[in-house]
Amino acid sequence: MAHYLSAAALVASAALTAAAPAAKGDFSIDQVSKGSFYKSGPLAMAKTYSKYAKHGAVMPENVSIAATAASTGSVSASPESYDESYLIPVSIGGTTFHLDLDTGSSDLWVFSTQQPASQRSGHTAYKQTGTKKSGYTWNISYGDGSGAKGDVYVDKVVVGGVTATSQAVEAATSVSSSFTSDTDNDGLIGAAFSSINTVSPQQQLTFFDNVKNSLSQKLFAARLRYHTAGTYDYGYIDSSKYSGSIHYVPVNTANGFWEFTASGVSGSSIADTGTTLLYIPDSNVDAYYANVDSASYDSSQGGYTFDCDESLPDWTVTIGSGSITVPGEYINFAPVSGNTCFGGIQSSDGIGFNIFGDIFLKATYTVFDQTQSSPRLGFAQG
Ligand SMILES: O=C(c1ccc(-c2ccco2)nc1O)N(Cc1ccccn1)C1CC1
Repeated sequence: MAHYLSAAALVASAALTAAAPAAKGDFSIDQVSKGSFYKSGPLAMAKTYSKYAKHGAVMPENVSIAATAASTGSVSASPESYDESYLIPVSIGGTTFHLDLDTGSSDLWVFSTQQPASQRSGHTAYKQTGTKKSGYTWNISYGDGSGAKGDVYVDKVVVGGVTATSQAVEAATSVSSSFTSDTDNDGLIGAAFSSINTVSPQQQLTFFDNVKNSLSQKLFAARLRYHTAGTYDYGYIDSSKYSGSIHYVPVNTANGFWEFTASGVSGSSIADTGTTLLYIPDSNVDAYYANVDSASYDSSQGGYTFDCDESLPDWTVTIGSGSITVPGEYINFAPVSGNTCFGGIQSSDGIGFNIFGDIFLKATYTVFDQTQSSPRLGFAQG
């Protein structure tokens, strides 16, 4: 496959400008670079090979690949009501879908015209613009009891200006009722590890896995926000979106999740943009709500509730060498009835691991980083 340098990459060149002679009769030339400069050695080498191609110079493939322009991008992440989930615009075969970017799963699936019209009413539905992967199917079940299934196409997918030319697009033939009723949401774009993609007979790559080699840096970063739009950045870190430093911790990929260890929170934890709340062990939950006078566990609601007017304490956690504070305000998730509100911190007992979902992530700038030999997570205060 031929690797082509972008025109921009080849435009960069140094121009020499002669300076005025020092004095009548004397003559000197100051060589001044006219502002352009090579950002990388490979780019400089590629330019030289291109310059001398007419003399027979042949550019080695490794130089061409290394010099190929690397991309970055950023996309808005808009909250649904009560920050239930955050949706991003994604172009698939030229149609824009609003998808839930989910670092807790690894399937990119969309509503499709293959579903009964009643099941997809109010949603943007995929009309098979791509090439069908004959015989391929998918079927996923989520921890909240929801699920979806269907067949598979290959199509062009663009997120924040970053393009995957041949992305597996999983078209639904059936989805569970909670997806049908959430008419803002046209599907999910998974960003956990491709090892848990559900496509059969051959697993498919996530969007990030498909584009990461073309990014300036193999990473994406989540800046979800409280009751307002945030962003996902691809290929770069935006230092204007956090304070202090980013503190990194190793990730265990054995279960396919962005799994890490948080101090003072027993068991494994995962960073999951697709989960609304913050799920931690009973002992941590009980300790937190002990400071909320009106709080109690309400089995009918399935979690801790409290008076909506009560001011809540912040929650601070140490992760690696850094600490993150979630403002108490963020932990008042939503009213459940009258003036009773549901807590954003709930128990992870029974799940099998802790889930650092949106209640936590919206207080941070979180970097999902594959720039090193093994993946890592970076957390900074948002
Ligand atoms: O909903 C999921 C979830 C996501 C993907 C998959 C899966 C199976 C096969 C491929 O992906 N299975 C899940 O269950 N949560 C959040 C969760 C789990 C349990 C209770 C509540 N919330 C995964 C990220 C942790």
